[in-house]
Amino acid sequence: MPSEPVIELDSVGVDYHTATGTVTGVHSVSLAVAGEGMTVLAGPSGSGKSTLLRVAALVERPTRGSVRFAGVDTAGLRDRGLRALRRDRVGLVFQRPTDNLVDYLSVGGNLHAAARSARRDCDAEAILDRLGLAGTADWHISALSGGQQQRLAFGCALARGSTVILADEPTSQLDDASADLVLRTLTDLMDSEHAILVASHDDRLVELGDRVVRLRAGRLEGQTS
Ligand SMILES: Nc1ncnc2c1ncn2[C@@H]1O[C@H](COP(=O)(O)OP(=O)(O)OP(=O)(O)O)[C@@H](O)[C@H]1O
Repeated sequence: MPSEPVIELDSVGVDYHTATGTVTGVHSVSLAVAGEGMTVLAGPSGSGKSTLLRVAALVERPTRGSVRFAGVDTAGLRDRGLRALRRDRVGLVFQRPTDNLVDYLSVGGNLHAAARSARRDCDAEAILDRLGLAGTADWHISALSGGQQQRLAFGCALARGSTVILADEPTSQLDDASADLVLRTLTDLMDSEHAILVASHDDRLVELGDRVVRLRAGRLEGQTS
């Protein structure tokens, strides 16, 4: 039986006000992110993937339309409520590995800091083991490859106890071998009880998705599942 959606975007539109006028990044997009498995937002550059990901991650409010997250209509939440929902449920991974990590903390220190930010404890060794990074807890993060750093970024989402993991182009800054590490981590997470939403134009990642939402010029072009 298909799982209940964890995020539902209904007729979402996003405008950006720039010095030269208003730019509409997303026109009117409706989509649902299933409560398990991986949904991929695919499309060429400028199609609105990152914008929709930020809206789905509760980082940005839409200009128009509604966002339901875990059954909650987020329009009714003040910024504080939105932050709490994000803290308790959302793990966000950006495209540049170093943007996801604290550079003066060790590998294990990053996991513990992530857990603390969600007011939790974590079993750092168990997470590192799961990520294929056993024995690196005391290492400085610069000792990890880009792919390993990106794996650790997903580990931070696990340390936070995030049930919804969103990633914006997580392989785009990596060479093929490092991207492979990230794809393997995503495959592992897809087999567990997480909802994953990834924005990407990496064909290998798109092929991995349980559902693919294709965007073009800020509009929904099609969906496969
Ligand atoms: N902060 C902003 N100010 C103005 N325009 C923006 C802003 N962010 C996004 N846009 C515009 O919104 C549209 C969608 O951008 P978005 O970054 O969401 O696309 P994308 O599919 O993620 O592209 P890419 O793959 O290049 O990251 C583009 O036309 C972009 O120029």
